[in-house]
Amino acid sequence: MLRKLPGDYTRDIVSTAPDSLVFRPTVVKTPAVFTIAVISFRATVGLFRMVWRHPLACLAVLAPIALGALCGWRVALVAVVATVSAPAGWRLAEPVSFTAWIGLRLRAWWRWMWNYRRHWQPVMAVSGLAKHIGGREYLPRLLKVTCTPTADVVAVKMLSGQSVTDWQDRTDNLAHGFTGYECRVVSAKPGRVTLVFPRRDVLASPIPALPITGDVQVSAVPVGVREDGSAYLLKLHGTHVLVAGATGAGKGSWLWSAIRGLLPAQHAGLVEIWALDPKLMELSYGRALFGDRYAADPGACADLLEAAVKVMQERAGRFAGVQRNHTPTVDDPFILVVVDEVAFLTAYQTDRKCRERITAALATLTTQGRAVGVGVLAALQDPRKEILSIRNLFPDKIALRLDEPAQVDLVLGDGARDRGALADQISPNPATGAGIGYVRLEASPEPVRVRAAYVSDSDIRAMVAEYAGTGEAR
Ligand SMILES: Nc1ncnc2c1ncn2[C@@H]1O[C@H](COP(=O)(O)OP(=O)(O)OP(=O)(O)O)[C@@H](O)[C@H]1O
Repeated sequence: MLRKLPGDYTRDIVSTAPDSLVFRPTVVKTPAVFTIAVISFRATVGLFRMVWRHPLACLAVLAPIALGALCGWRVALVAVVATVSAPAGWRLAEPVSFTAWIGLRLRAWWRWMWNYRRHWQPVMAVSGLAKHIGGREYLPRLLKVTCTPTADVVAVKMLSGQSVTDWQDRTDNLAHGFTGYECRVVSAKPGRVTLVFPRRDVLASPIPALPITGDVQVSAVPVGVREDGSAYLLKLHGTHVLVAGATGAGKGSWLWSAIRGLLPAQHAGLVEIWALDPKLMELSYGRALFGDRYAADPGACADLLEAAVKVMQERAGRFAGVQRNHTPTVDDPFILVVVDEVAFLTAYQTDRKCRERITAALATLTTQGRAVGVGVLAALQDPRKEILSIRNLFPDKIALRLDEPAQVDLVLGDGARDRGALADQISPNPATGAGIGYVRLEASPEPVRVRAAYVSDSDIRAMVAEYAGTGEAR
């Protein structure tokens, strides 16, 4: 029995308006030849598109069939065995290059077909990213899937009129829909977005302190690892960095990794590290590295900050009209003022005069210091404005584990959490979460997930043994 077509039902509908107006919809029958022509055209275009997009996969299927038909099945079998064993041998002998050239491409093709293409329409429809207008469904276009060793990267053409925020609001739906544990939305070109689905978390286990290579690095130093497994270099010269995180979030590892990376440059006389340690816990362990540029009690901290302001102003006077940017030299080294728990000095300080001196000095350094080679790297537990009123004077910010979702945007700026900086979801277990943070740089609003290397007490002792005293004023 023939299945009823949509028109068969429509023809039988009789609509009656309240005022007894009766009408029957007209059903125009499309000749079968048109329907067949349209279907054949679509199939041909689809075939060409598949060959165009996946030439290797198509070749892998068609070549043995063609060979079998032309030269017999034995030849085809030998060719298939040879073709399969060559990559298998490559995989065994050179797994890294095999993964880079073949493995990741094959995986991307498989993920495109099996995960994203298959689930695209239902996920778009259910998450509300597809639109129904005039009975037609409009879907965002799945452009390309690429795989990195740790994540799937999906390029999408949005529907006209959609914004990146529409996608950022649905990261949860997308992650669950495509069976990922997280989805991050990155704005690409106009009209396009990139969805990043991490497959495994390379940051899940602690990273030991990075080796001190002896290379003199001032502007940016390696402090940890990004989630794609590459090294992360933190820019320190020419900026100020605020590291915010709840207690036990691993702020110390960021401070110590930065200090560790700068030690060769301090040894060469191109950097001075000034340390303010009001909690008397974190930096005191390696205080010999800082010589007399270390302060713990609030009065001494205020003096040290004002001394930094003095150096800054003296340089500003000298540089005025001569140079607009600072280049570290032995005479004018880059000065990094490291402050552990800045709130102790700005908010919890009971001596009002001292508090005002410190706030004024920090504000002066963070507004005028970077052009003359004075930077501030500060750690903070509570990111509220009343705790650190000059929070926005730090161009670069790092959010480690935070207690509440709202705190993420307080630290990283509006919209950072929607862009995927889920700092409130970082594990409170030190082994899996301490030191992990989202970095948002002045120059790029996309948060980058990084884990700082863990500089243990014995690492600090070794640093002191090798470098203490080498950065003293000459
Ligand atoms: N990068 C890291 N990798 C692995 N574990 C870490 C890392 N950083 C810190 N930890 C672990 O987490 C613990 C807490 O770290 P840390 O004291 O640096 O946190 P914090 O944010 O400075 O806390 P607080 O503000 O209370 O001083 C450390 O004792 C260590 O065991």
